[in-house]
Amino acid sequence: MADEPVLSVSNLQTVFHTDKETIRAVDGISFDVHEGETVGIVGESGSGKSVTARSIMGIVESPGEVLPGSSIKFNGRELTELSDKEYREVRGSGIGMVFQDPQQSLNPVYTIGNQIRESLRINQGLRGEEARQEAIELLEAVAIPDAARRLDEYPHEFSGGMRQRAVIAMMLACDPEFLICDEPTTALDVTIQAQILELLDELQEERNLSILFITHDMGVIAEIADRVNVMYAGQIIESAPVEDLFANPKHPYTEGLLGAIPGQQADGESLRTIEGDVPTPNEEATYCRFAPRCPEAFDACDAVAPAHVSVGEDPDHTAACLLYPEEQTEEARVSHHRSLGAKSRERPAGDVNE
Ligand SMILES: Nc1ncnc2c1ncn2[C@@H]1O[C@H](COP(=O)(O)OP(=O)(O)OP(=O)(O)O)[C@@H](O)[C@H]1O
Ligand code: NI
Repeated sequence: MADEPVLSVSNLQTVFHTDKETIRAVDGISFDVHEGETVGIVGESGSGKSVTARSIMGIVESPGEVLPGSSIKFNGRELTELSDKEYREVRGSGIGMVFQDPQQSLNPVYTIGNQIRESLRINQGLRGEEARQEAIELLEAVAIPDAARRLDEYPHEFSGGMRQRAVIAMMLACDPEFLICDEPTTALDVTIQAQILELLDELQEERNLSILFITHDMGVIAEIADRVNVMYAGQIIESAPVEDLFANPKHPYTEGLLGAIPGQQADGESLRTIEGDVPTPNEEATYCRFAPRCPEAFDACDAVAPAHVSVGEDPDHTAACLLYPEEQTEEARVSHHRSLGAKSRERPAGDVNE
């Protein structure tokens, strides 16, 4: 893990300008993904997961905007400075994306085979029988049975799970190094979901893919991620290796999310959910955005923005919460966070989480 990350996101800020307000959908997040690693982003609906994915892909639509000072480096190359044409090339070859709804990536009027062959023609210059053979191999790689025959079928002839496999095959035609999966299994039933996760795992191993995996489901995160970033109202509030996060969640929000997993609590206890909604982040975070829902909030939480501090034995386990560093007095903790916050505002960009 000492090598350069494949993807390095630093102080990413993506806003939507509406008539009434500026929504800070992604508000200064930083994280890395290393080669062959699966990094998860987890959080409730509206926390900014998909906007993060779209920002990395360069497909944030108006009235959205990735603010200056944001940095997204892919293999060391700054993506936020690319022209539209250069960004299209990155999407065509380096980074692939799988969405929740496979229909978003498939055209209903063309056969599956047509669409995969088209992708092979554009990205690898393959045509004719060669493209057909490669398309069959790709469908086989994603475990679609009877691949040769199914090439001639249309998306509506595929089940939901098979459609998602076909989308993954189409994406593999671009031979990407990096995959962004935004809730790719959310619309599928549990058995099919497990199969798709397994498929991603295998593909990752075979092709040494790096994956950014987005979900609201802690169970799915436990299955697939090596490292997890927990998002709340546009910010990452806790970041840790997956075992560490589950064994030792530190932020009260993460504790709440984990309490909300079925099967995690003692017998008979009903499913715990966190009361209240994720606020729409529309002003500068000069306080903790989770405080209104936090069972452990105290006065300072409304007045001081928490910075990321080390919270576990693993130095890679950090949380943005005024309860930490645990061993300090409340007064010391608050002034520590206040000074970290002031420091990050002095710096022009990046490194907010360092
Ligand atoms: N086109 C848009 N215009 C205005 N606001 C937007 C737009 N797209 C997203 N947002 C806002 O950005 C915030 C984050 O949205 P995002 O889609 O990233 O959430 P999410 O974490 O992916 O949620 P979900 O689990 O529901 O997919 C939300 O408050 C949303 O209202
Ligand atoms: Ni989303």
